[in-house]
Amino acid sequence: QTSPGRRERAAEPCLLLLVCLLAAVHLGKLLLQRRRRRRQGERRGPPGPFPWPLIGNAAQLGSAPHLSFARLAGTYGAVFQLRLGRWPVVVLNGERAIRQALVRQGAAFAGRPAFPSFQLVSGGLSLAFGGYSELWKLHRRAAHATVRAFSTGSPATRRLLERHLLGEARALVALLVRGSAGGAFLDPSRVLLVAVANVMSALCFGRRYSHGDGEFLRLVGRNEQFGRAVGAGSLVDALPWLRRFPSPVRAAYRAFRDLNRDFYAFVRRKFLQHQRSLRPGAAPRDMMDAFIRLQREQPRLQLEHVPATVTDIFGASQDTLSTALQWLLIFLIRYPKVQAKMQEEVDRIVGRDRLPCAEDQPRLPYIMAFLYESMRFSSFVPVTIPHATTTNTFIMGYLIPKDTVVFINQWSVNHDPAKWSNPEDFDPTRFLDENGFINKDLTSSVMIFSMGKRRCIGEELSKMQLFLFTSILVHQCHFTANPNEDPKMDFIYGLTIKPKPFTLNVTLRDTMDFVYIND
Ligand code: HEM
Repeated sequence: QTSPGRRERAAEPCLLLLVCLLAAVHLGKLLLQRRRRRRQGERRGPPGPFPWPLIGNAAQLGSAPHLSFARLAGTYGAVFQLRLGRWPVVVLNGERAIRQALVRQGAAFAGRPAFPSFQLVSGGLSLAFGGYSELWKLHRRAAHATVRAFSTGSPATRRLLERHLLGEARALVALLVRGSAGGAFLDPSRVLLVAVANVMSALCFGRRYSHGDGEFLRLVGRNEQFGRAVGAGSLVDALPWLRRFPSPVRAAYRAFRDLNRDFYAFVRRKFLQHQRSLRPGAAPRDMMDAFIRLQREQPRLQLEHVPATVTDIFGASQDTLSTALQWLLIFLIRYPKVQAKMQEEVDRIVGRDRLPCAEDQPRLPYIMAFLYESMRFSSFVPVTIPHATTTNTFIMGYLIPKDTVVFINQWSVNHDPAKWSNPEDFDPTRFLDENGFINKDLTSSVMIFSMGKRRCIGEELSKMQLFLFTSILVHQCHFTANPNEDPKMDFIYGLTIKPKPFTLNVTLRDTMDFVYIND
């Protein structure tokens, strides 16, 4: 038996040890916290303007967010942060920061924000607006393979694209020339939109629509509203509480919701028709058939992924391609000497007995230089679809937490004076070397299709279409500006920058009748 005094004396060293242990753990925790704080101090978040309560920096973006971003980059550097409502946003400017994020840390920057509006696109299964995951990667690979197969994939599918495009170019020239009869000036925006929507409709569903089809026009003519709702300066997701009151934000949100519902329903009807009529073993008639086949081989993709993907492809192509064509016409009429040089090149290489075709592309460097300069100068998709970080990460020494919204300012790359001499001059020859060949290093520096894991899957298809439309149009027509219009180039903004509405006069270059164009 031990006395209580002896027991207490025996417990003393144990108690001391426990106290020391607790003190050491506490000290360790403090040191760790201090080290973490110090590390976060060194790797703090990027600088940026003061965010106001409730709205953050929403009021500072204005109607041309890419220009506001470029201005703010002048003060805070290529990487800076903002707050839009409750969303923390990091803006990346210039090729170095953008490449570091989208290419070197591709997976970390490949997410999309959990914006409520993104859920409304393509029945909630959108590839373009969906988050980054293993299933998403499979979805993207399948969609990309389908698009490639129907654009530059094989000589047979390329011919199919050319045939559809030729039919549309022919109708387009006829409408432009008819609208210009008697020296009249016409607004080309609607006919351009129907022309590109028809090429994509033929590729996606195997049919085209007449330029007078009211239902088709109502469907495709609303795409601008789409861009306005998901563009970088949109308040629809930044300040969702504004949707509770009658306001322009509420109207934009409702228009966006309705247009997505109608667009998806249109494509879904086509999907059901295709599903019923697709014969086993027969060659796919169009992208819808090809994707139905792919889905059957790939059970991890749901059946609803088929109409969702075709909705994405059909939707993503219209506003972008028709805006591109508007810019190409603007540059042709604003720079008549450039137009004359393009006509001289196409006449010399292709001749007047046939139309230009895809195979002529490598031998028409001035026309290609014109296309790249038009994309660079207009930067008509100035900011990509918003990205989001999928993990805590760093960029140029700054800490970017998971789920931060990321805006990519493509315009800043295309107008960087360190990269381009006189970036505010329109000069196609900047893309030609001393022998008149295309400088591929420079053309790949133009950023309009983004880069990395979210790079546009329609890039090749778009470049092919823009080349064919442009070369056929300058081969067949002469374009002149309306002298009564202000020649200043002015813009309206959404996801794409459009030129201010303009009118032009179009005449056929040959005295030959228009039936000259034949396939
Ligand atoms: C000149 C025409 C076009 C331009 C300038 C363009 C540009 C872009 C840009 C900037 C993005 C966003 C990339 C990002 O978030 O980082 C994008 C995404 C996308 N584009 Fe295009 N696009 C064009 C035409 C097309 C066409 C014709 C298609 C259809 C085949 C298409 C399908 C898509 C899809 C599906 C995405 C989503 C990609 C993803 O989230 O992974 N685009 N495009």
